[in-house]
Amino acid sequence: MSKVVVTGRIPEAALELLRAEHDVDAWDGSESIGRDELLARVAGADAVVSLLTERIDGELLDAAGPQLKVVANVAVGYDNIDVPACRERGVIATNTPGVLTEATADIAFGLILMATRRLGEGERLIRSGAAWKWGMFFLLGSGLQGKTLGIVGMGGIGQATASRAKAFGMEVVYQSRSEIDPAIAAELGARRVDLDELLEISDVVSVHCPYGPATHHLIGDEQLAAMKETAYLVNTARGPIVDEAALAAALRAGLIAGAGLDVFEKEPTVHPDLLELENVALVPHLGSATVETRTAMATLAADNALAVLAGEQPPTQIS
Ligand SMILES: O=CC(=O)O
Repeated sequence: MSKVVVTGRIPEAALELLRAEHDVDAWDGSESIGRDELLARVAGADAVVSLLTERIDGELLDAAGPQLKVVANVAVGYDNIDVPACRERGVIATNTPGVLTEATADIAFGLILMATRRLGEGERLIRSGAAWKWGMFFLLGSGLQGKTLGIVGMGGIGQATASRAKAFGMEVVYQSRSEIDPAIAAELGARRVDLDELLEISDVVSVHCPYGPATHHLIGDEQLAAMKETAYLVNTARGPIVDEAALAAALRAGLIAGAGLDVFEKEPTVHPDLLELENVALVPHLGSATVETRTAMATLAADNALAVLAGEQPPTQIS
């Protein structure tokens, strides 16, 4: 039996998989585990199943000890993990790609609709108790059919968002480190462009790239100024890809028409200027938040940890 530390609450199905084979110490507090508590608990762990709210760095890996074999993140994004530090210590790091693709694309599209059709504004108006009635020019938004969606980062989630856009009658362009499968590009009618062109021609820009030093504030003052005044920006990837202060200023100045955010630079804090604005839809990091998806993510993370502990190749190792 190996010792498996789970850093936060995860669905029971995944815990059962782990408990069937190993000694499991799972944090079950309603608040995130504190850093000191976490460092103490990981001591002697052979596997750590981590949530994206926990920083997995050299300090934590050393606190665990040299027997640690695997860190299994319950998330596709792994900017909370210092992957080189894992590599240096011979610790395998894994994530959960694939299983959350559709759920996250749904939220991206939900935000596109919220922003372009002013759904948040409408809901706030009704709940405020203010008088309203149907009117020819009341809360007019912007239609999607025939418009262009620009996808920044055309991995699985970007592609799934593109297929929703196609169903809505949109044109799709994308910016990506590499060309996608030509058959998929043809099916989606998606054309690869550089970021400058994407910003210039898109009516909606949706961010789906991973976060790292290369994508920190990828969308800032200059990029927002390059967008159409009628365009919208949506981010369901990671907060710091977008410079929030620059976005708030652009929204206030009317440099772009609106935005939708599921992720924030300093979660759970939201830039105070964004909270003042009507033309931004804000949701609290719900991309993968369905019962089915969270269960699939936790189960995949458990399978990754179990495989490494059994001396096998895990299904989804971070390369
Ligand atoms: O944000 C969620 C994830 O990366 O899985």
